Amino acid sequence: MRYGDTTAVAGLSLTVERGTITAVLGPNGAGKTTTLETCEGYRAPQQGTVRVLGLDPRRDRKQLLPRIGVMLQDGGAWSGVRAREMLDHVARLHAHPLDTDELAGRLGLDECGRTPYRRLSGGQKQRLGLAMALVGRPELVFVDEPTAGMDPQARRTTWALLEELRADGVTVVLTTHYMDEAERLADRIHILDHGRLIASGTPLALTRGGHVATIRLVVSRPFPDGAPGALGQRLGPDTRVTQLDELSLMVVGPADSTTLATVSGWCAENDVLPESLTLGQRTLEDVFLELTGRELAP
Ligand SMILES: Nc1ncnc2c1ncn2[C@@H]1O[C@H](COP(=O)(O)OP(=O)(O)OP(=O)(O)O)[C@@H](O)[C@H]1O
Repeated sequence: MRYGDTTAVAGLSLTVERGTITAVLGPNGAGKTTTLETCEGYRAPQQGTVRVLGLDPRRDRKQLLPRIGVMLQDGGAWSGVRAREMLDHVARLHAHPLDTDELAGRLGLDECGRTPYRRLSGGQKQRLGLAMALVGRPELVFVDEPTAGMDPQARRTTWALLEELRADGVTVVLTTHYMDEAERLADRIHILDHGRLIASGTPLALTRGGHVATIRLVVSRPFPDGAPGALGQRLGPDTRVTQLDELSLMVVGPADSTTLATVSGWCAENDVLPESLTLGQRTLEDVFLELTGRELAP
């Protein structure tokens, strides 16, 4: 997918299994929204093929639309409409809608049912957008950054709702740049960066990485020059050392006591005073850092 000279998504190949939650994870501008909008039929790819529920999202739009739910990043409601009016309007467009009283209550929309769309808070707009996506009992829902701008309580409600949908056999595809959201919800995660797929897998497979562990070393005064390189040489070729800032570095390597002992021995020999030395499983953040050399968090 290109916008003029900008290539937003290139060479992306992924399949989503029915009845699962799939997260498309990536930093701002990675191409997540473009990917979703292409699957929803709002954008035509210059190259490649997209099939959703076996249909072509553009050519077969009429058949596809009643079967999918779409939660857009910018809401998709007009500014003067009241929240409940909008939800009831969308419900009437479907053959077998959910009970809107129940859905609005579940998503905490009762308190703002009479509020015009433009006056809703960011979190309320998100919740209304989600309700609009779900009201038609879709087989597949696309949700773009579902919990952006929500408070912790609303986030948990949204997660529970998405998990219930999966339990009912609905397929959920969501974009997010929150790693905890992807890790908590998704059966499968696809990590995008600069429009390319850089990793795919279950949360466990992505973070476990075989017998690989992460050691984080935080020190109380800046490392000596060339410290990461010297430590990397001591640890050998199976281990990668990345300096995170002047007071911390990350070692990714075999999850054994030798690696930990080598790091602490190297500190003693080089007069480096550890403030903390922790061994842990990799997080998705670590995975992204290893793959790109950058932090995922915006
Ligand atoms: N309509 C457009 N015209 C031109 N460039 C665009 C357009 N929409 C997106 N882009 C560019 O395409 C790239 C991918 O954007 P996209 O919105 O798909 O990313 P994203 O991962 O969803 O980002 P975010 O998390 O910020 O929503 C970016 O470089 C963006 O600037």
